[in-house]
Amino acid sequence: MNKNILLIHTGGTISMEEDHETGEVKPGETNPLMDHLKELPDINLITTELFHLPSPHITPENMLHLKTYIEEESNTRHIDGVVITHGTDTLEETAYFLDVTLSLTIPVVLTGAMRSSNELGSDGLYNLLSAIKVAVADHAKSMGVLVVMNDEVHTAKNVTKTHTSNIATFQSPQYGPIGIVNKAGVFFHHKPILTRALHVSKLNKNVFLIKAFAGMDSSLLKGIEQLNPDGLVIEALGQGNLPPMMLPGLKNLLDKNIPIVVVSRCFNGIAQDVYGYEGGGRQLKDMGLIFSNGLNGQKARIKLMIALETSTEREELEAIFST
Ligand SMILES: NC(=O)C[C@H](N)C(=O)O
Repeated sequence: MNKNILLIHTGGTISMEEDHETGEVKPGETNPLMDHLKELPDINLITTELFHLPSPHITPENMLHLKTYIEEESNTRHIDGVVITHGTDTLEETAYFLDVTLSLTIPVVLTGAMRSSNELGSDGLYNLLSAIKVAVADHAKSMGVLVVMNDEVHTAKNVTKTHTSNIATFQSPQYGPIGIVNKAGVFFHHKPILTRALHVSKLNKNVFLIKAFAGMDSSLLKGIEQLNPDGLVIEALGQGNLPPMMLPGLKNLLDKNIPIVVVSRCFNGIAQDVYGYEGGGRQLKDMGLIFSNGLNGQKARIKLMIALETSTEREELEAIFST
């Protein structure tokens, strides 16, 4: 029996064209991907263009709309897998949002391209075909949301964009890809640890993300306090430490019950409360900052936005960030 694959285009370079005279790459009136892949053996593609946006234009509202659309479609007809094309700049945020909020067992796969559709060596159509191969694979079920690019399969939780232009840009710093796609098929070499989906029906919380630097003081924190934040994520130094001059600003935010999540600005590893000096992770944890389990800043921000729709209690937020 043919497999039904829901193919959702949202935009990105994979849907753009290069102007060969000016070198500019941008979305055109129509999406060139809509003309491709009209027929594939043994597959019914149910294609829709939900957005036609460069991914820096994608908002949390767009992510929520995409999630709702996938749920509605999979509730009203038989779908064997979902493929989403997306710009690469914020692809990991949308992928992670879906991973945290969807509770589907069918494969949900995001892909994109680093070279637009009419460029020499364009990787879009190839990545799209690889993503469809994963979406139809029975053994890709119950793997959480996946990202397929450049012959590799990554988990939404670990994958991140690491290079501005290279087609091998998507990497999973913590554990590497979980599988590969090649001419012979789709092969997994480890299984992700899945967590229960978090419920979300709106996404309105005002959550900021800042990066720590040597000599940082409380001035940015004071500025954030003026903006009525619901939460803050800080990409801290090393294992999760901050310059001591930030402590008064952190205390003010905590006194106002603004949750603060600590991740590391390091590319790899987990933030933890190891250091006992002033501004060290141990002191930050004792003050009430929440340590996240290996997420990067942009994903921790998405998770905090989702979590805050359910609870503002520190213990509950801590439990959510420990998984
Ligand atoms: N390669 C890409 O898709 C990058 C593009 N700026 C986007 O995210 O829409």
